[in-house]
Amino acid sequence: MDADRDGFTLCASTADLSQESAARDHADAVEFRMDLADEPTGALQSYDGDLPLIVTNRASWEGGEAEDLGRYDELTDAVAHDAVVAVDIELAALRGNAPDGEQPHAVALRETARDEGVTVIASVHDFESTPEADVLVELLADAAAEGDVAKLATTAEVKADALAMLAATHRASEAGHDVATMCMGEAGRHTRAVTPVYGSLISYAPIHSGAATAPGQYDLATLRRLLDGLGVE
Ligand SMILES: O=C1C[C@@](O)(C(=O)O)C[C@@H](O)[C@@H]1O
Repeated sequence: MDADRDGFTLCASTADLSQESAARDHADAVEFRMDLADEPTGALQSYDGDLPLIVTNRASWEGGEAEDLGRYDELTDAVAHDAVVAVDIELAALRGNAPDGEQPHAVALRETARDEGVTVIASVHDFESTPEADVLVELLADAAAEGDVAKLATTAEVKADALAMLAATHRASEAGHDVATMCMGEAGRHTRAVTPVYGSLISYAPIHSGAATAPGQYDLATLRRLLDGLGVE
């Protein structure tokens, strides 16, 4: 995957891998939201699309729909798939701040991913607010210490929240961390196009509007157009 300093990745986020061909024109990769899919393991086994995959199996305690530790088994199988280039693991699980019993699974998954040459995205989500920039920078440093890419998605209620995210993205990126940042919600929508200007390496968009995997997402074609307009490649 291009989630390194050499390039930016626009990721089509979907629960339906059969949609991959519809993403090819605009996306560099597909995020497979396994927690939102009906038969994630079967879908992955029969995947023969062109775009590389980021696999995410978001826990219910982090805003997703995966209810139990079985998500780690699914992810462990997934990282062995040739098309899978990155796996998303919640920072709280890696750090032992998640519900009981998560941490050993998260750490073992990270080890398996690294053995497979798969990039580890350590992710943090805040569905209520955006802390001040200093806190965001700390969160990004924590996530960067646990994963190869530090991902941070917070909820912007006012424009100042978006500004804090832009500043934090710039600072963390200048400090040498590989980051993926965005604000959820209307007030932060533009950050999805603008944080890459400040060093964010991954943006996420649904293939069609109406299939959003987070609040405030642009559809894929729109986000690509905005990024192109800003010269993000
Ligand atoms: O963590 C992220 C980012 C995201 O929450 C967003 O805001 O675009 C969308 C999720 O599918 C993805 O796993």
